[in-house]
Amino acid sequence: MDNTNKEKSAVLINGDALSHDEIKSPFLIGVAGGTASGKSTVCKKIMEQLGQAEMDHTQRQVVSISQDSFYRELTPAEKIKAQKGKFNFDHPDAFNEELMYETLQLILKGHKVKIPSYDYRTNSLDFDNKLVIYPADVVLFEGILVFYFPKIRDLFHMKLFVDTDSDTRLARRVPRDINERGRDLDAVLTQYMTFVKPAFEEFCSPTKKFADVIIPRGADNTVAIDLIVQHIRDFLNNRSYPGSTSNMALYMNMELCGNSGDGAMGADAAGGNDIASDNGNGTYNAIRRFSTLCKELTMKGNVFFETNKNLPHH
Ligand SMILES: Nc1ncnc2c1ncn2[C@@H]1O[C@H](COP(=O)(O)OP(=O)(O)O)[C@@H](O)[C@H]1O
Ligand SMILES: O=c1ccn([C@@H]2O[C@H](COP(=O)(O)O)[C@@H](O)[C@H]2O)c(=O)[nH]1
Repeated sequence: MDNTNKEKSAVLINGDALSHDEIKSPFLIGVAGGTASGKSTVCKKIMEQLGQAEMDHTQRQVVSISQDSFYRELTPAEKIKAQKGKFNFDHPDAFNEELMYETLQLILKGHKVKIPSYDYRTNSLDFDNKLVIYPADVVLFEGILVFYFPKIRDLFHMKLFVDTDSDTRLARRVPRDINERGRDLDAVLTQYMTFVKPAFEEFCSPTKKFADVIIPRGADNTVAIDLIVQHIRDFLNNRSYPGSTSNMALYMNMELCGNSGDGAMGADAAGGNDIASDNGNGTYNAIRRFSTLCKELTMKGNVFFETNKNLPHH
């Protein structure tokens, strides 16, 4: 690499270098919800519908990360408890908040990061199977408590809450934990009653109020998923235009405001015209159509919108 290129490059934590032109600051979407509500299935469907799932990891525009990679390492005494189903994995203290925050910040700065996968059978992080997260345009970060920590919550440009009723969640968790996570029925039910259910009520459920979009029925709600997919697709197309705002936050806020019933129909407001002049009438019209669609879907109970308090209002 010659000196000119060196000046234009950023060194990543693993020593790789990227030119500034390649550095992407992604749009960060948080996906919260109770255990087995369908968070990972929703993310998987989004990835599939966007044609990202079958793509090589280095080429993906959209990536999905699980909060499980940020469980903190247990002490030997805690490990013994965990093996007996007596460790509370649903309490905020079970997570490494600092590492989660620092990693998301690196991702937001366009860095490539390596995170461990999580092994539910041994209740521990698997450093031998690290996941490489390459810079992307959109990053989905899913987990039970992704909206719990204020510092982390504030990093999201958009917050989704997967809202599936607790009977359905329990009915899904039991077979999943037995078949995929190596547990027996007694242990699953004891852990659920002792820790999972009370912690959901105390720590997870109250974070629903921070969501911008609530998805009732999780992955069954194909209408809501199509809507989010279309939105990400529009963002990705919009971002690839030369001279575009590259700002999904502004784009989203305008549309969500359009649904808040405050009369601030985004496409007609000042912000809408800014975007229209940046991107041409195609995008402008798409936003208008999308706003109308969102209103109709909200009325049908497929999605619930909250005004995004995190974003600047016009
Ligand atoms: N809509 C659905 N219908 C049937 N099973 C589902 C549905 N959504 C998820 N599941 C199943 O329920 C379990 C939990 O789903 P998952 O997406 O892993 O939830 P979470 O990530 O919220 O814990 C998995 O076994 C998954 O295959
Ligand atoms: O070692 C562990 C770590 C976590 N859990 C449980 O997992 C869920 C969170 O994952 P979801 O995919 O959102 O269900 C949480 O409720 C923990 O209780 C575990 O059982 N063992």
